Amino acid sequence: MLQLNNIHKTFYPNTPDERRALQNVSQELNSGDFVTIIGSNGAGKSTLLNMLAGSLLPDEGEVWIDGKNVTALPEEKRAKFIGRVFQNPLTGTAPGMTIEENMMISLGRTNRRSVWKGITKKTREQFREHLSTLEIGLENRLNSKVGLLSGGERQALSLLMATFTEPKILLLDEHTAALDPSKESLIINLTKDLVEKQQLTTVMVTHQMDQALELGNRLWMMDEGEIIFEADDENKQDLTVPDLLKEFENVRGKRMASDRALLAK
Ligand SMILES: Nc1ncnc2c1ncn2[C@@H]1O[C@H](COP(=O)(O)OP(=O)(O)OP(=O)(O)O)[C@@H](O)[C@H]1O
Repeated sequence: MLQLNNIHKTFYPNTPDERRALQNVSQELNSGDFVTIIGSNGAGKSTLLNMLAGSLLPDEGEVWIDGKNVTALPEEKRAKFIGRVFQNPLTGTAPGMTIEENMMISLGRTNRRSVWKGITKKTREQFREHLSTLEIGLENRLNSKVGLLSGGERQALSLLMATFTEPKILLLDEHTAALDPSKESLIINLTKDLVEKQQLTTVMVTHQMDQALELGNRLWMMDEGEIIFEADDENKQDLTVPDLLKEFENVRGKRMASDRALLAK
């Protein structure tokens, strides 16, 4: 479903500020794979997600999604088949618009005709059904402005909006990092449910190593633009957080520098 061939990205090349954000990244995900990405500060995790979303283009290498070379395809064209949830609950939804208007925008990404038709009774009913799966009562608040929702409710809505159109790839960009612990577990459980139900191919960046171990069937650890360690379904199940820290030290000969990861657990 996803193939990364020898991806390189350097910011400000040949200047004193040169930053090698991605070096020689080659990976493949099968349909339904769920990879969690951890790593040190500035390891290239966000750059990798941006490259998948099309908001950044690689200097070298290719990105293939579902058998198509999308390397040069701009972000707005990829939005049809890529769902993304950001760290900040304020990103990804329009606060001045209602829940149903926000959902209509998501629907419009994959189905232009739906926008011309406007919100029909049938569409509204479908929105209500999707919202009810969140089990937080948003199906009764279709006409509430999204700006009035709490951070957790808003992130749940973002997750739904990113997935109800059944994208080929779901990108989760530290999507629980700004939430308090009770809301965080709500969003993690929703993530598990939605991904499992739809068998979504998912790429999730997290600073929480326990979360990275708990979720998904694959794991990539990054440092200085490279994937320095990976685990698949079988060996991921036995890994612990101390194992991950040790792996990092074995490969790099130094401790992982990640303030947030180490604080998180
Ligand atoms: N737009 C940009 N312009 C210049 N340099 C950038 C840009 N985006 C990222 N970088 C640099 O590229 C490297 C990788 O950054 P990236 O944000 O991808 O790391 P990260 O793993 O997400 O880090 P963190 O966990 O600290 O958020 C860093 O050295 C960063 O300073």
